[in-house]
Amino acid sequence: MSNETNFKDSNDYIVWLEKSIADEYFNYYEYLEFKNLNPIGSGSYGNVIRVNWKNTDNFFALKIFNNDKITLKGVINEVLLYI
Ligand SMILES: Nc1ncnc2c1ncn2[C@@H]1O[C@H](COP(=O)(O)OP(=O)(O)OP(=O)(O)O)[C@@H](O)[C@H]1O
Repeated sequence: MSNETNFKDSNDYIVWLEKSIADEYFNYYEYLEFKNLNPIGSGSYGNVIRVNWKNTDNFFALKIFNNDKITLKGVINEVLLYI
C-alpha cells in the first residue's frame, strides 16, 4: 500500500476507501451499531462524538469527517502514517 495519496477527484478518495474496506485493510461498522452519541469535540476535519458500540459499556471516539477533497486527502494520508 502506498504511503501517500494524491488523487485529482474527490470521488477517487471514496473509491480508495471502499476498496481498502473490501480488501479488509479497514474494518467496516454500520453507523446504526453506535449508541448513546454525545459530542466531545471538533477538529479541522470534522466533529468527534463519544459512543458505545452495540451493547458494550466501552466508550469509543467516533470521528465524523467533512465530505470534501481536502478533508478526505488529509484523513487518508494521516491513516497511512499508521499502516
Ligand atoms: N480518542 C479521543 N478521545 C477523547 N476525545 C477525543 C478523541 N479524539 C478526539 N477527541 C476530542 O475531539 C477533538 C478533535 O479531535 P480531532 O482529532 O478531530 O482534531 P485535533 O487533532 O484536536 O485537531 P486537528 O484536526 O486540527 O489536528 C479533540 O481536541 C478532543 O477534544
